[in-house]
Amino acid sequence: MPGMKMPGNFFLVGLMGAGKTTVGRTLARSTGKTFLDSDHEIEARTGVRIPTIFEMEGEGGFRARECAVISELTAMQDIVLATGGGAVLNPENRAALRRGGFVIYLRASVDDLYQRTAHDKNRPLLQTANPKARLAELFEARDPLYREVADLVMDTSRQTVQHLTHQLILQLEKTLHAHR
Ligand SMILES: Nc1ncnc2c1ncn2[C@@H]1O[C@H](COP(=O)(O)OP(=O)(O)OP(=O)(O)O)[C@@H](O)[C@H]1O
Ligand SMILES: O=C(O)C1=C[C@@H](O)[C@@H](O)[C@H](O)C1
Ligand SMILES: [Mg+2]
Repeated sequence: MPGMKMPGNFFLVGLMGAGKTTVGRTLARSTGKTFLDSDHEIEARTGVRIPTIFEMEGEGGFRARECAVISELTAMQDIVLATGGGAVLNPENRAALRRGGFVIYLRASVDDLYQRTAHDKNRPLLQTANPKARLAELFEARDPLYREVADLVMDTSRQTVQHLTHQLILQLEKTLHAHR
């Protein structure tokens, strides 16, 4: 549905591999909004990849940078923002997300998350002996937090990115229309 106009910001939350970056890009293209990604923004500002930030500053250092970026980006207008998988851990980030736009939780099974992240070395939290078990732990701990901030929950398992984007736009139209 190219060229269709919807008001406001859309923020995508969910675990690593949920498809926030991929779906966020296509959603932005379809709605004419600017696409931003908090992980990419942090990498652009520091000039290094995320694993290097974790190595040099620890997870705490990364989270502080993430909080500053989320605070800034959620105050922008007419954007689609893909957030880092752990952004919802910080209550300040959760408040900023709820305040600044319509929040979409992309949900996927642990099996799908594992398959989608298995060949990527750019996620420091999954560089363990058993990344699938780690994903299961993260799912357990974070699913309630994603739900807490979400205006809409989208199940992404066994769905192509194109189909998901289309479904998302239909859902958004319906929800935004109902709130008018
Ligand atoms: N619905 C889908 N079906 C199949 N593959 C998908 C789907 N969504 C995303 N993928 C693939 O999964 C991988 C991870 O997707 P993506 O990088 O968008 O996740 P993310 O939510 O942004 O993760 P992170 O929190 O680590 O940034 C990519 O290779 C992407 O092409
Ligand atoms: O789930 C997480 O905690 C993370 C997800 C990624 O998007 C990155 O923000 C980083 O690798 C941490
Ligand atoms: Mg991403």
